Amino acid sequence: MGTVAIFGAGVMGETLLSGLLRAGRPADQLVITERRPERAAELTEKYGVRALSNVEAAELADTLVLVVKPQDMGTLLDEISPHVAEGNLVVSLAAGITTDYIERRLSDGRSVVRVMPNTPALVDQGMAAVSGGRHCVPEQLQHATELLAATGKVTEVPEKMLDAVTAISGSGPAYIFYVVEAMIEAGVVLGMPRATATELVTQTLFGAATMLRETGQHPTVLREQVTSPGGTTAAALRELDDHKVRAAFISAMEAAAVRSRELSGE
Ligand SMILES: NC(=O)C1=CN([C@@H]2O[C@H](COP(=O)(O)OP(=O)(O)OC[C@H]3O[C@@H](n4cnc5c(N)ncnc54)[C@H](O)[C@@H]3O)[C@@H](O)[C@H]2O)C=CC1
Ligand SMILES: O=C(O)[C@@H]1CCC=N1
Repeated sequence: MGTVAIFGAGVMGETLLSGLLRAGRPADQLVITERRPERAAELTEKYGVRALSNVEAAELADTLVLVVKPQDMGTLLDEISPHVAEGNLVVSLAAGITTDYIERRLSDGRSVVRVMPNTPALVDQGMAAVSGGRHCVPEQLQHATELLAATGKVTEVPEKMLDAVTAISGSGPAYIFYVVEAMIEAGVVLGMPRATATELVTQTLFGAATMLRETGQHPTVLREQVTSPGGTTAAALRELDDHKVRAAFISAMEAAAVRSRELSGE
């Protein structure tokens, strides 16, 4: 895999960096670049990796992982483009930025992989989807898959599906945390100490997620198992249906996918 350079060491950049180190990749095969000097200093101190300029990193690395905001991609690509050698692999984690957008800003024939990761990668429970660009060969897609597998599961999808992936698993942790916040708030409304409510909700989420993964049962079956006729759960679910919560979730994710498509154009 050679040297991996992470361009932009914010939330996702650090998540990937720490995951690669936990997976056993030596620190001397990893470099970061970062526009904020204090952030670069923090991470070099914390992880023992080097921070370089974008140009230095592009010249050194075999795999270039771009983890800046979509709005910053154009500037970054213009800066590194003359320094990306043929045979190197460019991996982008930016929401909405297509492989075509990246290829058009690099010299002809450069290999690009687009990835949509998510933040549970921080605890090695990430879900990432990958898609290869025009010049990406299967070995390079495999290489990107192995890189991401350091922090969780990885699946390959056709690129046209990546906006939907962004809406579902990329942004997904935020929706779950939103539901968790609401449930904790409900516990407080019902008179519970906040710490008790937080413990109950967190373990309930973990338990439900584990049931989904380990039983392989459909969520409807699992929900019905909780819902006694004339009982408490049925009363709660009727409220959620009356407030069109299911439809709101679907509209929310449609909005996220639309926004993902828009980001390439900005
Ligand atoms: N946070 C998340 O849950 C997810 C984020 N992503 C994608 O990851 C990318 C990064 O997101 P975050 O880490 O959340 O953002 P962030 O703002 O925390 O990190 C971006 C970092 O890039 C640095 N930067 C900007 N321009 C630079 C340049 N030209 N050279 C060097 N460093 C530069 C910034 O100083 C910042 O530290 C985005 O494109 C986002 O779409 C993808 C999936 C999930
Ligand atoms: O909100 C965003 O744009 C990024 C992409 C997926 C999660 N966070």
